[in-house]
Amino acid sequence: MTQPTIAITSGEPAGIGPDIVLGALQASFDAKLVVVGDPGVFSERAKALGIPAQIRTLSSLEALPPHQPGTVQIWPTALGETVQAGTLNVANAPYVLETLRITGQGCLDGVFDAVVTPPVHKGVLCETGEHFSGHTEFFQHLCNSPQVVMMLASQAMRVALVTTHLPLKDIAAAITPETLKTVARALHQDLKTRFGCDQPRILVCGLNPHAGEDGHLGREEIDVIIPTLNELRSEGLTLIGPLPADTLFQQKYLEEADCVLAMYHDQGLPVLKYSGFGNAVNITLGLPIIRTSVDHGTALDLAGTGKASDGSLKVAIENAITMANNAQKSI
Ligand SMILES: NC(=O)c1ccc[n+]([C@@H]2O[C@H](COP(=O)([O-])OP(=O)(O)OC[C@H]3O[C@@H](n4cnc5c(N)ncnc54)[C@H](O)[C@@H]3O)[C@@H](O)[C@H]2O)c1
Ligand SMILES: N[C@H](C(=O)O)[C@H](O)COP(=O)(O)O
Repeated sequence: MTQPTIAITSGEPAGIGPDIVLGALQASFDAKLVVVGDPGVFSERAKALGIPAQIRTLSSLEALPPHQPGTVQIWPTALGETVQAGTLNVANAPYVLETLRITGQGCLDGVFDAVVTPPVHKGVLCETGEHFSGHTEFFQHLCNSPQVVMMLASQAMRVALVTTHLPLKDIAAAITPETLKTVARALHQDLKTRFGCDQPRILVCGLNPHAGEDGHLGREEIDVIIPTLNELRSEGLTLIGPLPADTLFQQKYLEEADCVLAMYHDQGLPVLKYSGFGNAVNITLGLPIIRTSVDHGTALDLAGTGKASDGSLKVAIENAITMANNAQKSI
């Protein structure tokens, strides 16, 4: 089997993206790794952090050597303005978006086998006038994918979301039978093909407190969720629930399931992050490409201090390598 080529974006350059890339690439990985970003950002940050990185600017993506610990191979992309660690600068937002376009398109074109994304700052990207709610939606648009699913995985659990980055006030209306069906089918399919679950068992959260308390605390379970889950069961999906989300995250339920399906971002992710912050991976399902990411944000307060953990990035790179190898085996 040939080693996969994994692209790693630079993330928000004023955040901890460069720090964790430099830290993580001190480790060994069984892959060819290409960082897409500005070489100057990485050499400056390596100097500030005292990391002995060998920065190598690439002029071609052909005949890449396997990753060597401590070496950072960079496919250069020009920054807007000089970076000050910890201070956002909208002039560098187009650079961040460009690294996503290059890597996403590179995966679609077969130049890269997967893309791993350190964190970006959604707010500063939106200041360019382009609405950016997340990598998940960015890659969905780039790949023209009808439905994507955000899934985070730690040692303890996998949590997928029906809705991604939506204001809370819009969530109930977004949970339609159609959305629930396409998300559940995409999750079922990817749990089988990408994660080796022969008959995936999915634990489904209700939307309302106590899963609606028989309609007294909200009707979405009765009107939408229960009938849709029954329809999906008749297609052969194994779905448990809807269960009240406050008590679903306990061992007796989790150990019988391959994944939790939460209705919205802050219903599922706080539990996962509480149990495994810094060591979990964010995986976008439903794309024609492989994309993984970290479980944390830009942590502007830690950029350039040496205090940021690179644990989640290492897990994200390992997962991307495993998924790329599995994809190669299935051809
Ligand atoms: N994958 C991504 O691109 C991604 C993921 C989450 C959040 N974000 C974005 O990041 C920005 C900042 O978000 P936030 O402040 O809510 O969350 P954050 O994760 O940046 O910070 C939350 C807290 O966790 C700490 N922290 C974060 N990462 C850490 C690490 N690797 N090691 C040690 N401590 C760490 C920070 O110091 C802070 O105290 C927002 O724009 C958000 O949208 C991006
Ligand atoms: N929802 C993610 C989290 O909380 O970790 C984060 O916002 C990143 O999302 P994207 O992968 O879509 O950027």
